[in-house]
Amino acid sequence: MSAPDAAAPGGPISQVRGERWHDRRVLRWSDLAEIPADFGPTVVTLGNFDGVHRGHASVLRRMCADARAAGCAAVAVTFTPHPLQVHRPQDAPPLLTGDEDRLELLAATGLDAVLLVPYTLEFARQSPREFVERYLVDGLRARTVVVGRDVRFGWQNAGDLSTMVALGRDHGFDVEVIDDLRPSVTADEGSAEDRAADELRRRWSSTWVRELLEEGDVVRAARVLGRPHRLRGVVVHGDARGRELGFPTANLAPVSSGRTAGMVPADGVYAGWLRRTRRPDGSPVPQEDAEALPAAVSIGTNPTFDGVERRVEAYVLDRTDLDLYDEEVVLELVERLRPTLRFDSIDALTEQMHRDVQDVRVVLDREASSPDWR
Ligand SMILES: Cc1cc2nc3c(=O)[nH]c(=O)nc-3n(C[C@H](O)[C@H](O)[C@H](O)COP(=O)(O)O)c2cc1C
Ligand SMILES: Nc1ncnc2c1ncn2[C@@H]1O[C@H](COP(=O)(O)OP(=O)(O)O)[C@@H](O)[C@H]1O
Repeated sequence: MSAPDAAAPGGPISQVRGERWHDRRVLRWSDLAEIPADFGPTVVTLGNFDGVHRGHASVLRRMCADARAAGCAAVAVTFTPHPLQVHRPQDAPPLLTGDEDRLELLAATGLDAVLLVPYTLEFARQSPREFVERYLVDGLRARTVVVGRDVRFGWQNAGDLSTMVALGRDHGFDVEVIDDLRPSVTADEGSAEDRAADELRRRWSSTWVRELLEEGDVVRAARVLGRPHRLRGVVVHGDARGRELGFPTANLAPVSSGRTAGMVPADGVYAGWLRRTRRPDGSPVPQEDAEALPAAVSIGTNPTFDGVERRVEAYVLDRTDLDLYDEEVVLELVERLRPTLRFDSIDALTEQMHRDVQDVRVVLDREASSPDWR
């Protein structure tokens, strides 16, 4: 089948163009059956988009502009869980972002719709031709498919760029190849990080962000992500010690519980922001609109108290009135201040926590006025 000649994409899309992204209706589907019959034609791209870093975002923004110029809707096809978690869980990387943040960040690039496909072995068993015909041609009525040079798709990754081009010829869609995006700056422009990366000719990548987070380098991670790294989780009860110390801390549920998403960076104390993600009626607050509360974030096992479980906890500065239990919050990590230490006394720990709070103020004052990652 070839792409139909429909002049404009479906109704909601054309009504919402040009508005702020979270006022727009970005359509979310998890099944082909949810795509309206009159939707399309489309410009489509595929990928995991873990972290939606600067490389992803610039491809997606460019694709949205092309789609608009061509009178098409811009759609990303992505997968959950990560395909490696299905095929080789032992090799699966820690994900930078959970599905909710991934969808929110994808939407922010200006896309009209995201198809989040549940990734199962059954889905994976489709041949490259079956996948393209079902999803891109029949499902999304693709006019253009945007891919990286190293694209792989279909059972056992049998499809590559040449397969996609051949399928495009059969079905009447174009294939647009995007070369790796990397920092590209001249000697007197861009940040030191851009210049260093440019010298290495390193491409923007999720792997690069993971390496930086493993070292606790959230400052450089933010430069690759184009925003501070986030964790999103539900607040659970800890050992009820924080209040006694004078620093109540909201503890995120352990990542292993499935109630916290995002890669946990190296142990240490960080300056960051805590955002509440739901209104009292339970409706979601777009992260752009959620008030950012300044926070001192501790990641570690609390060795001063011989703890064994690794915890992520946040003390919101100057507040004692909060009740965050069972609430979902987002933590944005701005800068690592120091490693986690074992103190000989509780007084020594709390004295250090007071100093941490002062350091947090300095870092966040600076970040609020001129974020380093822009
Ligand atoms: C700013 C800050 C810095 C912290 N630094 C350390 C540290 O260096 N060593 C440590 O053992 N615990 C550290 N903690 C964690 C405290 O031990 C923990 O918040 C306290 O035991 C309360 O735990 P609870 O929330 O389970 O009651 C820190 C906590 C905060 C908020
Ligand atoms: N400034 C604050 N920062 C973080 N949490 C706070 C703050 N003020 C009150 N709270 C509430 O207190 C709880 C933490 O108290 P804490 O004594 O540390 O107990 P727990 O050991 O259960 O974490 C948080 O989960 C939150 O509901």
